[in-house]
Amino acid sequence: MPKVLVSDKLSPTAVQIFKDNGVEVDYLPDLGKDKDKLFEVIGQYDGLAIRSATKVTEKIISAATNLKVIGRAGIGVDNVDIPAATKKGIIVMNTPFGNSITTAEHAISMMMALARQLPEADASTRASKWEKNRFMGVEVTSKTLGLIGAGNIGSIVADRAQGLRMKVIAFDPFLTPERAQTMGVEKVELDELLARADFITLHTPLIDATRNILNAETLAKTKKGVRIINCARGGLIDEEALYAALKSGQVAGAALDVFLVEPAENNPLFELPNVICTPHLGASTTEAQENVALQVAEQISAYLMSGEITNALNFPSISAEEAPIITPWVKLAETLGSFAGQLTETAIKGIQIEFEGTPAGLNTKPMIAAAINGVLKPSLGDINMVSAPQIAKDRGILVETTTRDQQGAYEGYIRLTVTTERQTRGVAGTLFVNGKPRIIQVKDINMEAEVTPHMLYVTNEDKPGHIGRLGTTLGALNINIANFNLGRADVGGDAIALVSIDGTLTEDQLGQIAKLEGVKQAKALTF
Ligand SMILES: NC(=O)c1ccc[n+]([C@@H]2O[C@H](COP(=O)([O-])OP(=O)(O)OC[C@H]3O[C@@H](n4cnc5c(N)ncnc54)[C@H](O)[C@@H]3O)[C@@H](O)[C@H]2O)c1
Ligand SMILES: O=C(O)CC[C@@H](O)C(=O)O
Repeated sequence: MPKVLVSDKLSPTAVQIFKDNGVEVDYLPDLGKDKDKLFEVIGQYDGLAIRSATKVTEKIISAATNLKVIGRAGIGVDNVDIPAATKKGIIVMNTPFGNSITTAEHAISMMMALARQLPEADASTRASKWEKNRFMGVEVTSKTLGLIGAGNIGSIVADRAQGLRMKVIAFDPFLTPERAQTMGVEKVELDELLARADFITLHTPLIDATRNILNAETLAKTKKGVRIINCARGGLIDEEALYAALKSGQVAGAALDVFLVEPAENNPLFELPNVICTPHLGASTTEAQENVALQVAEQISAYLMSGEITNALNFPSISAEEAPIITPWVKLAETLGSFAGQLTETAIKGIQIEFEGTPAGLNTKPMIAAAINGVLKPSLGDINMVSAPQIAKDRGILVETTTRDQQGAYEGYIRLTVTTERQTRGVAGTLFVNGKPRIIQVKDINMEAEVTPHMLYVTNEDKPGHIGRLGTTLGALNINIANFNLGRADVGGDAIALVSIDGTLTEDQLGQIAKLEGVKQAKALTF
């Protein structure tokens, strides 16, 4: 039974869902904050469910010897070292929609609180000051709201702001004009947004292109008296520059849910009266936490129990409906890769994968990942479908793929060609009706070979007596032949024997076969 650790505070629904799905679960909501303890125990788990407190660093991942999946109950995954997880073959998933409405509502609440200075007014009233003249607010109606980032949350904020009769403009390089039109927002460049917006709200991920997107230079381009809301990520605003702009009055107010360093303590921005702060509460509603907990538990369980992949950030999704159709083709791709990989003895320069007919019409990404994994595993060992594409890229292996409609006798097949420093070797395969892989071509030589756990691959000159000698030698070695498949290029040319055997061959036994008259290469293959 797979075992999952929940190391942050998650709704109890998640725990129940894991149990209902047959997954053992340890709910230790404070463990994520104790990185030494997490390092100590992580090796026991197949899955890890987190929010933002658990930092899944490279060090934690190095100790995660059984971990297959990390599920983030939320959107931002900046607390997970995704490249390190990918290299280790660990799927990283998030729940991209579960808290969007809640976070958008928080951004709108922050905007309204800024417009009317609600926290300060509240504190003053409680202090019996009744400062009616001090708290002169601004209306939002007819004001311009500038969205930086118009994805899931940004688009909900736009919708709610339009309900408040605001004019919404958006800077998002990936926002298409059609989508902007559907959202009813005006797509603008950043400088124009800065110059026109009365309120600016940030809704981008924290990536190199967005880090400090509001800095001294960009803040200087804003409309004097602009109000800024950040419910996305701390690093999007240069906090020192914001401090100066708030002091000078260039920025009239800022409402911040997120900070460069979290938990935020003694942040200089806390001194300023025109700043409103919340402790990363954007996603904190009962509804959102129920949604993300439920989703993450379902997603992790589905992956561990059936291989279904949803919302993975480092692997293509495979839906529950797709999984049974695509899985045999993924297995075939891996088998072909493994076949070629086991025969490869020098550095691999390129892998070419052709999909014809049925597999060409499916989602080829998992098949590509499986094929690369198959090719590289014999030489690299510690690799899997998740890490293989990245490892191939890191090693400068060129992966090329083509898809085409059915042309030949097979309804569908995959051909994989591996180019090394010394040679190019192709192998093609299809599926039996029962979904089992079958090799149909090796090095342009046609054959029909079932793939079995132990196989002997022999290339030889097509001359009389070879099959007899090979059979006799295997018999003398006490190796039982389950199946004998032959193919040749031309009469008297290159020939291949693919022999299914019951059991393994030792190096010495393989050496005896390699020495037989006419044999060019003999290899033991395992699948
Ligand atoms: N405060 C919270 O508790 C909380 C809760 C949920 C999400 N978030 C954060 O909110 C942010 C937005 O989440 P989302 O679900 O809307 O993400 P999303 O991926 O749906 O949208 C992000 C948008 O940013 C745009 N973008 C990318 N690069 C950009 C750039 N250089 N300039 C401008 N726009 C750019 C993308 O095109 C996309 O439309 C994320 O950082 C997420 O982590 C915070
Ligand atoms: O889990 C949280 O409370 C915050 C989540 C939020 O930052 C997110 O990116 O989804």
